[in-house]
Amino acid sequence: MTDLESFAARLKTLTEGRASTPRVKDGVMSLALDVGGLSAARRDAVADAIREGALLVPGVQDVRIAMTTERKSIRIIAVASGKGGVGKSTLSANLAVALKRLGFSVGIVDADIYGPSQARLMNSEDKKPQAQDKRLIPVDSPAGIPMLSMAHLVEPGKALAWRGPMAGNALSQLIDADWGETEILIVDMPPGTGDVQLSMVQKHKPAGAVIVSTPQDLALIDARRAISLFEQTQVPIIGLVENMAGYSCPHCGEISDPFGTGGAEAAAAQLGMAFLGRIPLAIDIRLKSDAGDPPAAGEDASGQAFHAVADQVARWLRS
Ligand SMILES: Nc1ncnc2c1ncn2[C@@H]1O[C@H](COP(=O)(O)OP(=O)(O)OP(=O)(O)O)[C@@H](O)[C@H]1O
Repeated sequence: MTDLESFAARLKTLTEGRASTPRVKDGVMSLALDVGGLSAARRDAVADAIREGALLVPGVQDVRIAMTTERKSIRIIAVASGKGGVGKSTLSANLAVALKRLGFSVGIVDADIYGPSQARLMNSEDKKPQAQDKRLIPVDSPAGIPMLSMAHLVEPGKALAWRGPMAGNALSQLIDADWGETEILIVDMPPGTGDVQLSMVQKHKPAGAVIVSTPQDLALIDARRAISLFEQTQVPIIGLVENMAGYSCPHCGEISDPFGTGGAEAAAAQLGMAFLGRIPLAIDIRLKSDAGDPPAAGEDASGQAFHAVADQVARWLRS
């Protein structure tokens, strides 16, 4: 191996495969470095290490590093439930906020064409997306998360009359928008397991799915249907989240379990999937969500349970 070849081999480890093969001409080494997703400090540290190593290669007097941000393909996480009203949209919004805090670049698509709620949850109801080269440009939200929902595109209630294929096309436009540097797209799925859900999963191939259920037996039976939709389409299930578990009385502090307890964890174990955590039924969660201020964005106790779920999802994403 020449000195240049051995430097090129070392470069792979040094940059985790982000550098092109180095070329040397007239004493100048040139290479391209993909810095997409790196912090400024990490980018500078990698570039310094490359320079230092390159100048040790005989004949190299100067180093030119062209920094690029190669677009990584976006990973979709579908958040789904077998039935409506179990808190799927609430979990999607807070999961996005919590993953962003963990350093991921996250976006949200509200795929609930018939009853979109993300614009309210993320306080972006007054935003209207622009289009460029026939692709939508996501709107920003106060939590710093780019997002798209039918609520940004149509008058409230208008989408209700759409038939399956029309709804499916509209959803594809949201998912195929210009998401820029976004790495993780949280897709808040419509409740249930109908045609729109199936064609979304087949067409956009989520990297994984998070299933939300309340602890009631009936909700869990429905959750199993959602799980089977993903299994049939070979989408890995990241795990199950139990929402609205254990109610803490704001007056006396006593914990009661209006929908039972432990059902989702037992169901996850039975189905051989990860249990991602339990979100309590808390007035604070509802009030903040309705006010467009996702609990996970603050430091209050109501956000903690969402952070615990996000930690597990982050571990799955990194594994
Ligand atoms: N853990 C919780 N504690 C208190 N209220 C909650 C909790 N989770 C959700 N809610 C409230 O329950 C209602 C339904 O939640 P959400 O809209 O997230 O459900 P969903 O499953 O997305 O419903 P759908 O998709 O059928 O519209 C909302 O008012 C929300 O604020």
